[in-house]
Amino acid sequence: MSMRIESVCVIGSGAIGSLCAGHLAQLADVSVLTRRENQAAALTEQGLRVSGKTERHVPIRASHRAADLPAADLVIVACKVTQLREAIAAFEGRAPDATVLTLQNGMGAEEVVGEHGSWPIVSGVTFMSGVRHSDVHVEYELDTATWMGPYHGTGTSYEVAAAIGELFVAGGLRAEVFADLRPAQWSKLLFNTAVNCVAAVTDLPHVGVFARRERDTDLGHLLSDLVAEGKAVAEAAGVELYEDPWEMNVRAVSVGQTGNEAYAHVPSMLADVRAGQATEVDFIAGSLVREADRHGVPVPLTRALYRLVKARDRTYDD
Ligand SMILES: NC(=O)C1=CN([C@@H]2O[C@H](COP(=O)(O)OP(=O)(O)OC[C@H]3O[C@@H](n4cnc5c(N)ncnc54)[C@H](OP(=O)(O)O)[C@@H]3O)[C@@H](O)[C@H]2O)C=CC1
Ligand SMILES: CC(C)(CO)C(=O)C(=O)O
Repeated sequence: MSMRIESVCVIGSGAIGSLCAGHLAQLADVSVLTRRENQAAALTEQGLRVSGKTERHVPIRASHRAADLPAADLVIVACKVTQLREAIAAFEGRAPDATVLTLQNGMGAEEVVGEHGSWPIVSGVTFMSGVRHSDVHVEYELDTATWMGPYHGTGTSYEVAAAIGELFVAGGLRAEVFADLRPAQWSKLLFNTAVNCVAAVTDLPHVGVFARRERDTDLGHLLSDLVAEGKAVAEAAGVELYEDPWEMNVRAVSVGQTGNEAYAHVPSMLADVRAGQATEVDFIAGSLVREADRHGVPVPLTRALYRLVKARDRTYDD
C-alpha cells in the first residue's frame, strides 16, 4: 500500500535528526521532539539552519514533550540507539497511524521500537554525515545515501519504504530503497565496526590514514583485516554484502569534503567518547561478535576492538 506523508515527527535533533528535519521541512509539516527544553525553545525561536552540502534555514515546531506535538504520518527516530528506549517510550500510545523509520547504526533498533508500539517499521541506515555546530545549526558533510527497506517483523510493505525514500530525495537528501535491507545493513555494520571503533580508541577523525596501506605500520591494514573478519561472518550468516565496506571506507575519506576543508568527520562513536557518554558499541561491534559466535567464526581483532571500546565506555558507565 502506498503512503501519503504530510507530517513528520523527528525524535532527536542531533546531527542526523537535524539533517532530516532541515531537508524535509520544505515538503511536510515537520515537528521535532527534543530531550532538552532549551533546545526546543531555541529551535522554535530561531528555526533550524543547515549549511555545507546544502543551505537551508527553516522554521521548526519543537518540544521536549511528545504530548505537545501533533500526530504524524512518519516518525523518524534519530537519537542514538542507547537513548532509543527512553525516547520511543514517550511515544507509546501516540501516533497510532504513523510509520516509524529507524536510522540507528548497528543492529537492534527495530526491536526496541517494537517493544513500545505496533507501528509499521521501515529500517534505515544512513551514510550521510553531519556535525552539530549548535542546537539550531547542523553542517551537512557527507551527502551520501540513506538506505532503507521494510522491516519484515512488522509486515511493512515495500511501497511504504519507497514513499519515504521519495520524500527524502524530493527534500534534497539521497536515498536508496531495498526490498531486503539486510545486505546493505550488513555492509554498514562492517564499515561502522571497523571505522567507528578504531576512531573511538585512537581519537582520530575519519581521515585518509584509515585507508592507507603503504607501510607495514599503516592503520589501513587493521581496517582491512577487520573488514575481512566481518566478511567471513556475513558469509557464514548467508548475507551477500551490498557494498564492500573497505571500498566504503576508501570512498568516505576521499569524497567527503565540505567546501575547501579536508574531510575530517568525527564518527558518531568518537563523538560519544569525547562527550563522555555511552557509545553504541554493543549494537555495532557487539552485534557482529555475537553473530560470529553464533556461527563459530573466529573474530579476534573485532573482539579485541569491542573490548577496548567497552573499557572506555566503562570509565563513565560503572
Ligand atoms: N552523526 C553522524 O554523522 C552519523 C550518525 N549515524 C547514526 O545516527 C544515529 C543518530 O546519531 P547522531 O545524529 O550522530 O546523534 P546525536 O548525538 O548528534 O543526536 C542525538 C539526539 O537525540 C537526542 N535525544 C536523546 N534522548 C532523547 C529523548 N529521550 N527524546 C528526544 N531526543 C533525544 C539528543 O539530545 P541532546 O542533544 O539533548 O543530547 C540529541 O540531540 C546514531 O545511531 C548514529 O550511529 C549514522 C551515520 C552518520
Ligand atoms: C558518518 C559515518 C558513515 C562515518 O563513520 C557514520 O556512520 C558515523 O559517523 O557513525
